[in-house]
Amino acid sequence: MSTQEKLANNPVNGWVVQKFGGTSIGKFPLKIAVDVAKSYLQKKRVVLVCSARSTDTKAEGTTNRLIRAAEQAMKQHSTSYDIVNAIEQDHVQATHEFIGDVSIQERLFKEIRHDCAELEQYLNAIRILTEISPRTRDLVLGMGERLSCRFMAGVLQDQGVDAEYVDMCHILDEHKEWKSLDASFYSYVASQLASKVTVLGNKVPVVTGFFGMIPGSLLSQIGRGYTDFCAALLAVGLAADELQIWKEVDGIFTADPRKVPTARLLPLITPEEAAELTYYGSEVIHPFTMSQVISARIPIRIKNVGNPGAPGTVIFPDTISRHGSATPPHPPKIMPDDLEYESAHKGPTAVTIKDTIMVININSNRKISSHGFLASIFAIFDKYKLAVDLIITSEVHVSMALNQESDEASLQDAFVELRRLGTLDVLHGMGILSLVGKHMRNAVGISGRMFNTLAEAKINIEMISQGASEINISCVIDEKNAVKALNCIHRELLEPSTLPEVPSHASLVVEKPWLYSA
Ligand SMILES: Nc1ncnc2c1ncn2[C@@H]1O[C@H](COP(=O)(O)OP(=O)(O)O)[C@@H](O)[C@H]1O
Ligand SMILES: N[C@@H](CC(=O)OP(=O)(O)O)C(=O)O
Repeated sequence: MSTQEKLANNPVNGWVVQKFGGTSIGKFPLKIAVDVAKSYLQKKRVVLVCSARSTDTKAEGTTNRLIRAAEQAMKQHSTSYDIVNAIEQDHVQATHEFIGDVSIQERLFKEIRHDCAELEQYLNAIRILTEISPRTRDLVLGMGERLSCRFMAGVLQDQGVDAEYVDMCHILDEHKEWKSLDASFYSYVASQLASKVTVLGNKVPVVTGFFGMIPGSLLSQIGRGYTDFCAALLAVGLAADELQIWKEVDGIFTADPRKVPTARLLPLITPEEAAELTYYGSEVIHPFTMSQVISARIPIRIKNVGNPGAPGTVIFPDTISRHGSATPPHPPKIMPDDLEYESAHKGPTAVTIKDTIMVININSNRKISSHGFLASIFAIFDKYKLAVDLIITSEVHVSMALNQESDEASLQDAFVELRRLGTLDVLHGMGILSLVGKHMRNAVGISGRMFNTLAEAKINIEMISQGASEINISCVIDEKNAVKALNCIHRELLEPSTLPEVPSHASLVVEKPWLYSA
């Protein structure tokens, strides 16, 4: 098929940036190419941002394998070569399985071999030096996104799309000194990402979610969600109509649909609600990533690769302030009047659970003042880089909830120092149950109903906290009660029968160009 016959981007259309996670690329590459990208190409300019391939789970994915390979190389284990071979075989196998055109296959086999040979060189360097710099770690890590994007570009070309692989691993001038990763840095990255895409004309870019050796290393600075972050910055750089995060569920629900069968899809939630849900167990999108896009007034849509025709969930500030004043917590009026969303119900929006939590109770031995007691505790947690999810304090007693999978050595060292301040009581196997909703700010009685419901279900509560944001009520319960608690709270506070008649979001949210759906 000649280039002119292939499906390409039409410059008159607005951009939509589509991000695909590793498991989606591993399981549904043809759905991505045919049901998503080709479908959106009818009305939008499409750019795909891809993570490294995973098979069934992220844990078995290419990125985890690359992290393990680097660690093995450090220990001079030969298994790092086995890992590279497994990665190479995975991508060769996927090429055989999902690409029919022999010439595309042959080209891809060469590219995969080339990348894996380069990867082995990086691992050899680590093995010889028995050390790994942040830059070398990034070079190793970025190989995963390079391989997956080469593969996805091949699948699209095989499906008649004029797709182009775009390696973003070197968009940053590695010799340019950046004092801090501030707004100017991210604005620079957004413009660099956008220019590498726009230079391709009408081709459909397939962009690596790994975007280079940022100061201090991408993994350390941004963490494992760097592909979401790359897609967000690219959407800003292109002034896209929409950023789409493609998953394997229909969007954001009133609860985890795999744990609560009656969970309902939320057509629209605010960034604050999405942030609380992400912090407290419903992995949506990292708040820092989200803020880049929302501040550029670009809506984010969570969509399902398995059900691309469904509208998904839009994350966008709804109109909170009546007069567009910027006084917190009322951000300026952003949505056009006809999209003003008035909620008739003052109920919560969703319920979520964060598991593998431990509770640390510290009773002061009163050897120091109460302010010194708190300051000492926070200093110890800071020293050992232990993040706290919830905290309840009185003058002589502090309870903290944190991830029990925190670094064990750091935890034990911290405990030694904490015991100098008082007696320690540690509870494992807990979970943080959170009720989230912007309308809870003014609703009376929600927390009472929440805790009565748990009491009636005979679920004991270890800690209670009302988020400073006022849109989150959290409590700590035994993890074994998590699903039971989710379902009884959902039944009591989130099912249509428990709420006054609410106009459907869909009728309130008028489809505008920027709320495009397939
Ligand atoms: N409130 C919620 N709405 C939707 N999904 C949720 C929610 N809470 C937890 N989840 C879970 O989050 C996961 C998100 O979908 P998934 O496709 O796995 O994300 P990703 O592709 O980004 O890893 C699903 O497994 C889903 O069960
Ligand atoms: N590939 C990286 C980055 C990433 O964002 O992955 P995903 O989009 O599949 O969560 C990882 O596995 O961490």
